[in-house]
Amino acid sequence: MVTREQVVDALRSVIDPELHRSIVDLQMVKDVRIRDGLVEVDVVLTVPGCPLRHRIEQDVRGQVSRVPGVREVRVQLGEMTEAERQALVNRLSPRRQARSAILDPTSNTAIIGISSGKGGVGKSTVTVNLAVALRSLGKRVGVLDADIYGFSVPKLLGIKGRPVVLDGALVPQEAYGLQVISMGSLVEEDTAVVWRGPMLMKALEQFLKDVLWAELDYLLIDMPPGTGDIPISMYQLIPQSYLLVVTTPQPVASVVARRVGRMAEKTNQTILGVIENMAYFICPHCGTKEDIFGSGGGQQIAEMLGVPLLARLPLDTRLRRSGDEGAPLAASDDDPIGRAFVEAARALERRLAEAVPSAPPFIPMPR
Ligand SMILES: Nc1ncnc2c1ncn2[C@@H]1O[C@H](COP(=O)(O)OP(=O)(O)OP(=O)(O)O)[C@@H](O)[C@H]1O
Repeated sequence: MVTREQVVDALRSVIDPELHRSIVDLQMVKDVRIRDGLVEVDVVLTVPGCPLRHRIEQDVRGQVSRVPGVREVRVQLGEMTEAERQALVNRLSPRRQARSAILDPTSNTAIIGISSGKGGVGKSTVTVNLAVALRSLGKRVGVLDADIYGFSVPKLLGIKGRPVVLDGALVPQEAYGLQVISMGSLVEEDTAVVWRGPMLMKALEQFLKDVLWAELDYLLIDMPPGTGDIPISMYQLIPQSYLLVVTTPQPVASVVARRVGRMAEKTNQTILGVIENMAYFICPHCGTKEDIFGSGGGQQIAEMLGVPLLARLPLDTRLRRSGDEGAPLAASDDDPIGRAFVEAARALERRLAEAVPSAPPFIPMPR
C-alpha cells in the first residue's frame, strides 16, 4: 500500500525552479490524498500565473509515479495566499541574511570580475561559457550581468522574462544550472543606462545584496568594457574579488594591459589571468590554422601583468551562432570548443587555488 510518507519523500526531489528549494521545504504541498493507488497532490504556487507551473506539475507527476504501487497521479495547482507568501519569505530569511554574505570578506565564494580593456572582444561570450564549464565541473556558479552598456547574458543563455521579486529581493533566474541576474532585467530593453558614479555603485550594491543568491562557489561578474565606474565600485564593495582579463590577440595588447594594470593598482586587485579569445581560426575546409587577428597579444598582456595566460579560444562562427541561439557551446561535452572552455575552467580553478590576494603587478605606467 502507498503511504503518505512515501509520497512526501518523493516530492522532496521536486525543486521549485525559481527558488531552488524542494517544494516540500517551501511548504508548497498543501495536501496529499491516496486511494487505491490513485494519488492526488495539491500544490500551491508562490506567484499567480507562475510561468513554470507546467514544469512543477510534470515533476510532481514524474516523481510520485515512481513510488511503487502508484497507479495514477493527479496534480491540483493553486496559489499561495498573502499570509502563506509572507510565511515563505520568513522561511527564506536565513538565505536573505546570507545574501550579504557574498560581500563578506571571509565568504567562500570566489567573486571574479570579467574585464576587457575594450569592447567587442567576446567578454560576455567567455563569461557565460566559462560559467557553464565551471558548472560542468560540479561547481555552484552565479553570473551577474553588470555590463550596463549592453546586457547580453540573458540572451546568451536563452533566458526570457524577468526575475521573480519576493519581499523586495530578486530571485535569480536559472539556466544550464547557473543562477543568473542581469542588471538589465530591471530596465527596459534598449534603454541606454545613464547611471554614473554613486548611483551606479548603489545599483551594483543592490544587485549583490538584494538578490537571493543560493550558496555559490563562483560568482562571475560580466563587467562593462573598459575601466570605468563599475570596476571601481565593485572593488570598493568587494575588495576580496578577483579580476580576469579577456582580450583578442591584436598587438594593441599593451594598451589593454596598461589600463587593466592601472585599475588593479588603484584597487589592489588580484588578477587571476588572461584569456585570449578569437585567438586563431581553423579553416573548416582545409584545417589550416590562421591567426586572423594577429598573434601573441594575450601572452604579451599576461607577461606585462605578471599573470598566466589561462586559455586561448578559437574564433568560430558556431560560437557566435550558439550565442545568438542562447545555447552555450560549453554545455556540449562532445564539442571541441566546449572542451576548450572546460580546460579554461580547470586552469582557472588551479590558478585560484594558488592565488593569494597579492600586490598589484608592477607595470611602468606613463601618466
Ligand atoms: N570566439 C569567438 N568566435 C566567434 N564569434 C565570437 C567569439 N567570441 C565572441 N564572438 C561574437 O562576437 C560578438 C561580441 O561578443 P560579446 O558580446 O561576447 O563581446 P563583449 O566583449 O562582451 O562585447 P561588449 O563589450 O560590447 O559587451 C558576438 O556576436 C559574439 O557571438
